Amino acid sequence: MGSLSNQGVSKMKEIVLTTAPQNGLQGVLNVPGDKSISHRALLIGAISQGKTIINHFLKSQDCLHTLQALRQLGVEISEKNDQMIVAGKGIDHLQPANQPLDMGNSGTTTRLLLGLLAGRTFNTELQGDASLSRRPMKRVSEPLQKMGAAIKLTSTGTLPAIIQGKKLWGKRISLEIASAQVKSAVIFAALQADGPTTIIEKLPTRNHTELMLQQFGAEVVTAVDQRTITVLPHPHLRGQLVQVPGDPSSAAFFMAAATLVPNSAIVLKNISLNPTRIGFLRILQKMGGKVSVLKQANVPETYGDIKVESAKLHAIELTAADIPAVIDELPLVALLAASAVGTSKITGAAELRVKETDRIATVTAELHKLGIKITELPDGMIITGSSNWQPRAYQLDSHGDHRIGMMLAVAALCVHQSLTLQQADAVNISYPNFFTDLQQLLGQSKQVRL
Ligand SMILES: O=C(O)C1=C[C@@H](OP(=O)(O)O)[C@@H](O)[C@H](O)C1
Ligand SMILES: C=C(OP(=O)(O)O)C(=O)O
Repeated sequence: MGSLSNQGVSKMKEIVLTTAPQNGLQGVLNVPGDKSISHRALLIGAISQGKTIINHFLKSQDCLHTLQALRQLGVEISEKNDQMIVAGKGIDHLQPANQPLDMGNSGTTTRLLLGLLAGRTFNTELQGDASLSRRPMKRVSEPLQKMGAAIKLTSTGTLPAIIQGKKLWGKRISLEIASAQVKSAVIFAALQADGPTTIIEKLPTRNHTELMLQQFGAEVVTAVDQRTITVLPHPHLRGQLVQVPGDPSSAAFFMAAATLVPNSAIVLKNISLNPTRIGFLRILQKMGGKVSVLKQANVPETYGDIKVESAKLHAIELTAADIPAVIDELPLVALLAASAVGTSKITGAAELRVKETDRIATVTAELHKLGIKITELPDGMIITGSSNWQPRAYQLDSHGDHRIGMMLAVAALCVHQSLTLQQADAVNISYPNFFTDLQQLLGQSKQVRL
C-alpha cells in the first residue's frame, strides 16, 4: 500500500519460535497504537472539517485498509514525521469510489463503513478476503435497514456488500449482540439521520466512537446505565489532534508472557486503560497475576503504564457479562488458564466463533497440540491447568488469525521442545513488529526502545 506499507513479518510463512527462554522478560516497551482508536481517528477525521493529526497511529494491515478505502472515497491522507494527517472536508465531500473498496481482513473497517456510507448519496461496494467474507454482516445491515438503509449482502448475509446511499431516519434501536462494531455503525448512520437516534446495547462495549465523536464536537450522550446512547444528527465536526494510546489487546501478549516466564519484570508504556478495554488486566489480577498501574492520565481516553512480574496463577470462571471487555484477549485467557492451578471455565463467548477464525476451535486445536487439557463448549472452553505440558505436535498454526499466532508465540515460551509457527505473517494484521518487540523483552536484541 504505497509508502505507508510496513515491513513486519513480510510473506513469512513459517518461523521457529523461541522456547523456554533462560532468563525472564525484562525492560520497557512502547506498544503500538490502539487498533480500534486508529480506525476511528481516520474515519472521524475524514468526515470532519479541517486537519486531524493522529499521533501513534497503528500502521498495521487492518488500519491501512481503512486508510486506503478513505482515499478511494476522495479523502486526502498524508504521513509526516510519524504523524498521520487527514485533510477533512466534512461528510458531504466524500466521493463515490470508482471501484469496490477492499476491506482485507478487517471486520472493524467493514462494519463502521457500512454505517458511514449508508447515508451518502452514492452507492459503494465492499469486498473482503476469504476469512472476512465468511463473517456475519446482517447484524449490521438489519439495524441500519430499520433506519432506512439499503444494503445488499450475499444470501448467507456476508460480503460482498452493496450499499445504496439513502436518506436515514433517527430511531430507537435495540441491539441483539454485544458488539462495538455494530453500535459504531449505527452511530455513524445516526450522524446522518433526520432526527435523534437512541441505541440500547445488550451489554456495554468499547466506547471509543462515542468518546472521539464528543472530542470532535458531536452530541453523543451515554446514560448512567452505560448501555443507552443518544446521538444527535448533523453535528459540526472539527478536525482534532488525536493521541492514540498503546493497544491493550497487543500489550496483553507481553502481560501474559511476563506472567508465565519466571524471573520477568516489564513495564508497558502508555497503554489504554479505558474501562471498556481492561478486562484482561482485571482477569490477570483475579487469577493471582502481579500487575500494577504505575501512572495514569485521562485526555480524553484514559491511559497509563503497566508493570507486570512473573506469578503463579489460579483458575477462573468467566460468564457473558465479563466477555466484551476481554473479547480479543480470550485466547490468552485460555493460555493463562492452561498453566494455572485448577480448572477454568469460559462461557457466554459464542462471538469467538465469528472472528477472523472460529477462535474456540482454533484455540482448542492448537493448545491441544501442546498437551493442554482443553474442551470446547458451544460458547466457550473448559481448561485444566498444568505446570508441565507434554506436547504431541511441534508444528503450530495461526490459521491465518493474528491473535492466535501471537498467543502461540507466548505459549511456546513455556515449552522445552522446538516448535514452529505456520502462517506467522498473520501478525501483520494488528502488530507487524510483534516478533521484534518480543525478542527485545527476551533480551536477545539491543534495540529496546525506552
Ligand atoms: O469496534 C472495534 O474496534 C472492535 C470491536 C470488537 O468486535 P465486535 O464488535 O464484533 O465485538 C473487537 O473484537 C474488534 O477487534 C474491534
Ligand atoms: C476481531 C478482530 O478484528 P476485526 O473484527 O476488526 O477483524 C481482532 O482484531 O481480534
